[in-house]
Amino acid sequence: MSETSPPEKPGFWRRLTSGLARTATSLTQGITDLVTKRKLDAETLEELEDLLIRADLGTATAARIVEAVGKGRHDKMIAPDEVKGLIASEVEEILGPVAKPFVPDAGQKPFVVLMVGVNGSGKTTTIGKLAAQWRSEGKRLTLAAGDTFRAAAIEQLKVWGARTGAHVVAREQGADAAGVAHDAITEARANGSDIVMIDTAGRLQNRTELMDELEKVVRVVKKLEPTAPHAVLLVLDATVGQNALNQVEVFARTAGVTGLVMTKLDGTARGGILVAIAQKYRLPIHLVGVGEGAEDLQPFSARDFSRAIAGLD
Ligand SMILES: Nc1nc2c(ncn2[C@@H]2O[C@H](COP(=O)(O)OP(=O)(O)OP(=O)(O)O)[C@@H](O)[C@H]2O)c(=O)[nH]1
Repeated sequence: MSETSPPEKPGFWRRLTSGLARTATSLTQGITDLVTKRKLDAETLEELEDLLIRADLGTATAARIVEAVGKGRHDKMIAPDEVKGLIASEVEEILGPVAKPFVPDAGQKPFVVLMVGVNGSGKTTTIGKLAAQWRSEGKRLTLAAGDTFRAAAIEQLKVWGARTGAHVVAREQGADAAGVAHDAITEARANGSDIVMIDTAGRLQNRTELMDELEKVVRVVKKLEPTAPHAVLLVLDATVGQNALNQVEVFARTAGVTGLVMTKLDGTARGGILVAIAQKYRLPIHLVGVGEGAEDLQPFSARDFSRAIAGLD
């Protein structure tokens, strides 16, 4: 994919298209095989619908695309590129209303961001990437190592702090996460931080415990600053496919999620799940991760994503 992109395209577009290449290829190859030699009869449309569902786009989105493709073309031939164009435009219509840049409100000082998501979804890495981007804009940051369940998560956050020049508040493994969040906000006020990002543990195995811990963090944060947390970002790993829908359900209910970040779109053929989530939950989608480097976390663009997933350049 990336090698066919025109050289004048910006770097993030290349990263997005190459990141989404696996999703796009599995979808568009199937489409080409399907429509090249066959008319758009009911059977072909049904197979197209199956392909779209298998690409994790969701049944509602698949039905919508099939309707757009079939409209006025029954028993006619259609070029694969035309199908791709229709997929891109239907997907863009779903994603357009939920694509929202993540811009901390400078009027809130510090602007408090709570990061939630299951283990390994990429929370800590996303905090690090955001820290790198905001530090390069000259913002002052405090990071709270609230994933006290795993020593490695605390260490990882310290590494990002050292790398980016963000202040890190951490305690030992097993410490009270709400206590870490409390200290972080207090220290952020003292050191004049613009933004506080609070990492959290994401043990979905025990939902009650997770809920209690998150609620306690929020309660303690609110005691210090009633308007906080100003944002609750749910970090989702695209490679888990349909399971991501379940995660949105649980975290939206327990943590008052205000927006989504989807990571690891580069390592999966299941990037379509983002469309299913947008279709079902209509939560703002702020950022997408297409690699492990700081520059691989990109603001979510409905148009770029829709074209990339449909294999258009
Ligand atoms: N390929 C790829 N890897 C990513 C991306 N985002 C995060 N990762 C990797 O995913 C792994 C897990 O990320 P973490 O940030 O440790 O996940 P976490 O949610 O903090 O996990 P816990 O600390 O266990 O709660 C790491 O190896 C990251 O480098 C992405 O967009 N693309």
